[in-house]
Amino acid sequence: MNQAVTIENLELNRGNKNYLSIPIFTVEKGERLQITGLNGSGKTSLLQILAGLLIPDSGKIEIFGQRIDQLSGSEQEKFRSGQVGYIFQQPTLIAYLNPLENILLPCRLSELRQQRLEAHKTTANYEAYQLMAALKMENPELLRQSTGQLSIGQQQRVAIARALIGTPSLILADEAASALDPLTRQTMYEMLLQSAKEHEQTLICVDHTPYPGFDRCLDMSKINHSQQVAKLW
Ligand SMILES: Nc1ncnc2c1ncn2[C@@H]1O[C@H](COP(=O)(O)OP(=O)(O)OP(=O)(O)O)[C@@H](O)[C@H]1O
Repeated sequence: MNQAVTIENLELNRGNKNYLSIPIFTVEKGERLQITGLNGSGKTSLLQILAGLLIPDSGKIEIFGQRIDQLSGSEQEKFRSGQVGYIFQQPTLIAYLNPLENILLPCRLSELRQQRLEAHKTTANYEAYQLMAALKMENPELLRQSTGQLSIGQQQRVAIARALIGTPSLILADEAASALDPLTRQTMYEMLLQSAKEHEQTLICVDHTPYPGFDRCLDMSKINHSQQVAKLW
């Protein structure tokens, strides 16, 4: 089984409008895929469906051989916290936890992430500082101050480390660089691409501006049939 993601006959409607219609969409294990596309073309909706954060009206969604559309709410949460690192467009950190506690949170929630840290002979604390150093925020004081005192770009770097800690098998990044300066954007992409290559993680990144080095770059209109129909009009 070489497929990380298989979607068949997926439909997402809101009211009487169809927003996603995906007959078939596959991503291979370890593939690094970039998705571009117009505003409103369904990129965020697709990533949220893959993470189990949004339930479509119909369709088969298989991730690493598991039908996530057939899991209960708690099973989906367990799957997500163990297997999926999700980077939102906005930092979405927990304000009452400091930056370090935010980064460590997925390891507290998922045994699988803890086991991977043990397998890599490291600890959650050590990996948190390593990730932040790679994201050029190595000053330990920054990680212990109040989260609200960080700039939005600094908070986003914390959110990126939170998604990557414990080496999730699937990384989903939704316009993750939109709050980052150009140099940090480059640092983030090089880090994601390198991590995916080294650990055979599957990486799906949405961005309006393509970044070099991905295995495949797809426009959303190639994935979402309702976009092809929309284009005809
Ligand atoms: N909560 C919601 N209720 C109703 N419609 C929604 C909701 N969220 C998104 N939509 C609609 O679904 C469609 C797809 O939105 P989505 O956010 O997935 O697009 P996108 O390609 O990520 O857009 P962008 O590039 O602007 O981020 C849009 O037409 C949007 O208006």
